[in-house]
Amino acid sequence: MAGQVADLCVSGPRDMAGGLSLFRSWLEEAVRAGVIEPTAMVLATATCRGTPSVRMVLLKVCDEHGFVFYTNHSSRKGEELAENPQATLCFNWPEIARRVSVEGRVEPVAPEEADAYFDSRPWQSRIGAWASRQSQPLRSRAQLLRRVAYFSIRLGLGALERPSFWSGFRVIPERIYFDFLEENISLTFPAVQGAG
Ligand SMILES: Cc1cc2nc3c(=O)[nH]c(=O)nc-3n(C[C@H](O)[C@H](O)[C@H](O)COP(=O)(O)O)c2cc1C
Repeated sequence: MAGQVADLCVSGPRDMAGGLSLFRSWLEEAVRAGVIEPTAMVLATATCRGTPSVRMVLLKVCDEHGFVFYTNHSSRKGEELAENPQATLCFNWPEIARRVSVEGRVEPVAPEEADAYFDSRPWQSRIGAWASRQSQPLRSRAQLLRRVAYFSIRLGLGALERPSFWSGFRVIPERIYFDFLEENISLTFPAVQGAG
C-alpha cells in the first residue's frame, strides 16, 4: 500500500498530559468519522506467570487519571488483574487509519465512582451485570435467560444496587503509542521512537 506509517510514543509524566489530550482528539475524530463502537478496545492482561489473554471491552472514562472500563471482577480478566495489575489497551480505528495502544498499571476505581456509573446504566445492563457469570461455561441459553428473569423479578422489587463483584478498573498510562497511516505524507514528531 502506498503510504507512510509514522508513530509517536509518549511516556513519562511530563508528556502524558499531551498524550491524553491527543488521544481524546483522535477519539473525537473517530466518532466524527462514524467509526462503529469507537470506544471499543482490546484489553490484554496476563497471569503472574506471564500467560496472556485478550478480549474486547468498552472505554467509559478517559481523563487525566487514566482509562476506565467496567467488568465482573470474578471474570478471567478480573482474576488476572488481581494477581498482576498491569494491562495494555489497543484501539483500532481503520476508518481514520489510526491506532492507539496504552500500557500501564491498573487500579480498581473507588466504590462511589463505580456506584455512580452503575446507577447511570440502563436497566437491562444492570440486570446483565447481576445475571452474567462472566468467563464461566454456560450450560444453555435457557440457563442465562432464567437468571435474567430471576434477577429482573428479585431486583425489580427493590433498589438495583451494584453487585459487589462488578466494578471498574483504571489503567494509569505509563506509555501511549500512536500509530497512523497517511497517504504520501511523512510525519515526524519530537518523540518518535521508531517507525513501521
Ligand atoms: C464490542 C464489545 C464490548 C465489550 N465490552 C465489555 C465491557 O466493557 N466489559 C466487559 O466485562 N465485557 C465486555 N465485553 C465482553 C468481553 O469481550 C468478554 O467476552 C467478557 O468480558 C469475558 O472476558 P474474560 O473471560 O476474558 O474475562 C465486550 C464485548 C464486545 C464484543
